[in-house]
Order: sequence, then C-alpha cells, then structure tokens
Amino acid sequence: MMSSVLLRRSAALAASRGRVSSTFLAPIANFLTSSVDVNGGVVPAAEFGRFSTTGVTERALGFGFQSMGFHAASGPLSFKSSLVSRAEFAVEEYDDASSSKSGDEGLEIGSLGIAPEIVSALAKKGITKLFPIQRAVLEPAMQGRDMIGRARTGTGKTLAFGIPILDKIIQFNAKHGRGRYPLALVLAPTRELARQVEKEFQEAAPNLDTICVYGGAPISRQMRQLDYGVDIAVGTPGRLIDLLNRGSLNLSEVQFVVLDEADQMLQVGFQEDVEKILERLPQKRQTMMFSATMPSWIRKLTQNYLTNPLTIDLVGDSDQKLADGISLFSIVSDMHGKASIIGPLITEHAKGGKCIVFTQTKRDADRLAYAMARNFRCEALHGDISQSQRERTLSGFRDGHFNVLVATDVAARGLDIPNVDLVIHFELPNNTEIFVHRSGRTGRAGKKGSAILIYSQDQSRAVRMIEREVGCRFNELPRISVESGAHVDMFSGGGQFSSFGGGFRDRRMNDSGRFGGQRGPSFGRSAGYESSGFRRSSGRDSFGQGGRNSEPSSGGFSSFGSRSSGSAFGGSSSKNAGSFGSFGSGRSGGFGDFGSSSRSGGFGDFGGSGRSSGFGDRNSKNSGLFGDMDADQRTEKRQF
Ligand SMILES: Nc1ncnc2c1ncn2[C@@H]1O[C@H](COP(=O)(O)OP(=O)(O)OP(=O)(O)O)[C@@H](O)[C@H]1O
Repeated sequence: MMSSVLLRRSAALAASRGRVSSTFLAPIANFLTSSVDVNGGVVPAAEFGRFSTTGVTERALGFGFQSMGFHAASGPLSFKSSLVSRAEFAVEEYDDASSSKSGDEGLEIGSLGIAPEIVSALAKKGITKLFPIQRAVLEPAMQGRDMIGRARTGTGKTLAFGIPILDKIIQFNAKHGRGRYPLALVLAPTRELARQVEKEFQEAAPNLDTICVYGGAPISRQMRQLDYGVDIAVGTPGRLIDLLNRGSLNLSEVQFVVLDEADQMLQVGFQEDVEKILERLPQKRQTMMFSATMPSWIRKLTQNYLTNPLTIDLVGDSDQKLADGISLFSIVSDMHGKASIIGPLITEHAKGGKCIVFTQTKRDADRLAYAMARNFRCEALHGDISQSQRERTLSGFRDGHFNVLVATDVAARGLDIPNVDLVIHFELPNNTEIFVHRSGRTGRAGKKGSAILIYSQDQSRAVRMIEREVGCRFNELPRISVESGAHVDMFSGGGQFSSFGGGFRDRRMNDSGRFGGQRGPSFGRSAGYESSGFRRSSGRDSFGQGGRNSEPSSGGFSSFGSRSSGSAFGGSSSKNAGSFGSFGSGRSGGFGDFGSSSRSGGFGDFGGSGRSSGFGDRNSKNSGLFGDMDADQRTEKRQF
C-alpha cells in the first residue's frame, strides 16, 4: 500500500505546478469591474438578499486550503457580492447560455486561473464558459464557504461544486503529494446519479483518482480501489456506510463534502444514513448542498450541518421553478385510456427524440414498458431491476439504442441524458419537487423540451396546485379518443384487464384516500397539505402520499407477467382473488415474489432497490430509499 501511496504522491509531484494565487482572481476582478455598473441596479432573487457581503468567514480549511491564501485575501468583500449579483443577472440571459449574446465573455473558464488540466478537459467537452450557478458558486466555494445552492434543473450544478473542488484538490496534491484517503466526498441519492457525478468529475480532471461506490456492484473491487488510494469518493449512502464499517473507507482527510439532491438526501429514511457518514468526517470541512428544489424544511435543517452557510438561490421563491426551456402540457384521460394515449403523445411531441415516461410504481413501469414495446423500442428502469441491467438500460437509452424509457422516480433526479425531448408524467407525481425533477430531465443546459402531465378529471385540482406551486402554466392538449382497436392492453397475460395503473389504484384505494396520487386532492406538495390523501412526514413540510407506502412493486396486481414468466397471475390466490392478486397496500400481498424473481430479458432481476416515487415513506426509518442499500442486503424496503 505504501508503494501505491508513494506512486500517487510522485505522480502528483510530477504534475505539480507552482501557481501564483493572484492569477485566479485577477480575471474575475477584471470581469466584475467591467460589469459592476451593469449590475448595480439588479436586485438579486429573494434568496440573494441573504448573501452577506460581510462577515465572510475564512474557515480554517485544513491542509488543502492554506495554500490558497489568495482566496483569504481576495480583495474587497463587495467583490463577492458583485459576482453573485452578476450571476443572478445572468440567469435572465440564460436562454441563450451557450452563445455569447449575453456578454459573458469575461467568464471564459480559461481566464479564471482554474487549473489548466480542468480548463482543457472541459473545453474538450465543449464547456468553455461558466453557467450562472457556476459563476455564483465559484468564488465563495473557493473561499471555503459552506453553502446551499439552488438552481433549476440542468443548469450545471454538478460543475458548480465540481470545479472548485477539483481545482483545490489539484492544488493540494501539487503541494503535498497525493495521499491515500479521499479529500472530497459527494453523496448522491441514486446509483445512477452517483455514477454520473463521478464521471463528470473524472472527465473534468482526468488526472485525479475518483471512485464511485454504490450497491449492486461488487464491494471487493471498490475496497481494492480505495486501498490503492483515491482523491474523490462519490457514492450512495448505504454502500458508503458498509465500506466505513468494513474499515475500507477512511474519511479522516475529507475536506469537501457535497450533498447532491440535498432535499432528498435529508428526508427521513435517508437522513439517518447521511448523518452516520457526516459523523465520520472531520469537523473542519467545507460542506455544500445542492438541489433544484429546496423546500422550506430543508433550510431549517441545514443549520445542523452547515457552518455560517451562504445561500445561493438562482430560483427564488416567487419565480417559476422549472428550467426555461421546458414547455408544459397537460392532457386529461380516464384511467382506462391512459396507456393508449402514450403512443400518440410520443409520436407527436418527442419528434423522434428520446422520451421518459414516469410511473408511480415499479410494477406500472414494467407493465407499461411491456405493453409499449409492441410499438416502440422501450425499456423499464426501476429499483427492482438488477444493477447491471439498470446500467445496461441507461446506457442503451443514452446511446440511442432505444428511445422510450419507462421509469419510476429512480430516474427523476439528476440524470443528465442528452436529447430527452419529452417527459411524460403517466401519473401525477407525489409532490411538486418530484414534478420539477421529473420534468427537468428535458430542457437541460439551455435546450428545449416538453413535459406532459396526464391526469384524470378528478385530479384537476391537483393540476392547478402544481401550477401554483411551481409557478407554471400547462397548455391543455385536446383529448385523445382511443378507438377500441387501438386500445393498449397493459396486461398481456390476462386480456381482461385492459385498464392500467390508476384504475387499479382506485380500486385499491381505501376510504381514507391513501392512494392519493390518483385522485384530485391527493397531490402532495412540500409546503404542506391538509387533504386526507396526505401523510405528513416527520414534522417536516414535505408530504408524501399514502399511495407511496403501498406503491410497492409487489403489492398491487398479480396480473402482469414478465416476459420470462408464464405465471403472470401469481397473486391470484391472494385475498382479492377475483381479478387481481392483491389490492391491499401490503408489499407482499398477491405476488410479493414477483419483485424478487429474476427475469431474463424484459424485466430485470429484481434485486435492485430504491424508493418509490414519492416521499410517503419519510416516516419510516430504514425504508430503503436509497438505490444502493439493497445490494448490500440491507433490510430496507425497496421502493423506487
Ligand atoms: N458551463 C457549461 N457550459 C456548457 N455545458 C455545461 C456547462 N456546465 C454544465 N454543462 C452541461 O449541462 C448539463 C447539465 O448539467 P448538470 O447535470 O450539472 O445539471 P444540474 O443543474 O445538476 O441538473 P439537475 O438539477 O437535474 O441535477 C450537463 O450535460 C453538463 O455537462
């Protein structure tokens, strides 16, 4: 091991470059000087008011930061204010972020003193200018500030925290040589997102050693890699904890921690594990939290984890919360016709590009993908599918081998897949945050895209509520009538069940409206909701719906056979044997085994995990909300 450490150190020394601190700030200062007049009158978004131009704590930042003395002496404090104001101003210009129309020439990445290897690596990806959130974050992040960052989906939050961290690590390594233990830790809620973040880090700083740890992948390989030494660890909490418990992961040198999708990471069920990890980190560290959604509860909670945090919010409370390029549509459909209108919607609105259809349940995702596969190249993605299959599916989708992905909310957050032109909410999401994240799989990085919400007549109120909460307006599409011959039968094994999802849900629904998502008053929102269709979660403001608890893939129907299984109606012996295996809310009723059976081909080895599509389980500890927990044979339920 010593040799690997030495190897890492000498490699770093070879790459060492004695950078003069002032090179970093001078170009920014020039830029700001030239832009200060322009921005003088700009009132930052609501949260920007909280950005203090005074009292910036120069936290003692551990070993890596002393060498960054220039940041501690970075000129007048108003400078930082200008930077943030400028960033906010730029948000309004963001429509055309990729062009130079906005007059952003001053923030060419190459002129900021960022490590040349980052600059050239980003340039290879066509990234030459900072996006607004990246501008806003750069300076305070370089100063070591703890922060909460909110910016709309697809606006570059990953590199907003990535660039400063990578730059600092490169500098640290150049000075001290490379050590064995990670200097930065990024926590993400799903395996796919963790992999994506790690990839983005790796591509932006190819000479740094990164590792992505998550369940469903052999732990021994991850242990070996950690043993060899890494600069940055990205992972999902379950596997990180396992590695900590096994003594393979040492977090004693971590200087930078990021909670990506922070509002999800700090939900009950997730939060405990996150805390376990945070407890193992040095006190002296820089902690940053990012998400496109920051419900009010999270702002209070973050005080527990952050020191004198700076809030950088490019969304603001009153604005619309979706990225600008997303056009929103709604269409009413009864439960029976829903599946049948997906095809026409895709044909009309995806325009040959990719489409993600979001369902509430794993089972629904399977069924819909199965039924749609008759007309589209289409696959399902959810937490009951084996990790290897999940990865194959996602890369197949990325690479354009098929164009329609039917997914649970395991794919709602963070995933950056090129050319997703259309998102369809097959069912109402459980809360507005999920709506924002799901919709945000399209319209990324300044591109345009569409999101269509399918709802039933009695969900109109919930639709209006989304509009209010998200600050958006749906364009109502004309109803699509489904001729009987064109009806999509979701249930291959039993033609008698021609309705889908919500229809069944309603039948499962008990009097208290547990399956809220399928009914008007059941839509959740983070700001609280009083309908009986909601369950309040642990005193926080964000609500799940009862249906979520009962979402489980195994709970609903027995009817849908996997491609590999002839026993499609495995649950027919269950309580409600009349038609469907189990209308109960229990996970295992009817055909609990469906979820765990392995499949070949169509529907994966249902060994994965995750959570179902809402926050309904926030009350339950260890509810297995993270995609990785399963693979480590943890006891959580699997819900995504
Ligand atoms: N400065 C930039 N110039 C051009 N493209 C960029 C820039 N920064 C990031 N991107 C690209 O924008 C896309 C979206 O970035 P990213 O995934 O970080 O968004 P996000 O804000 O984290 O979204 P979400 O909220 O959905 O997680 C990525 O493909 C990324 O490579």
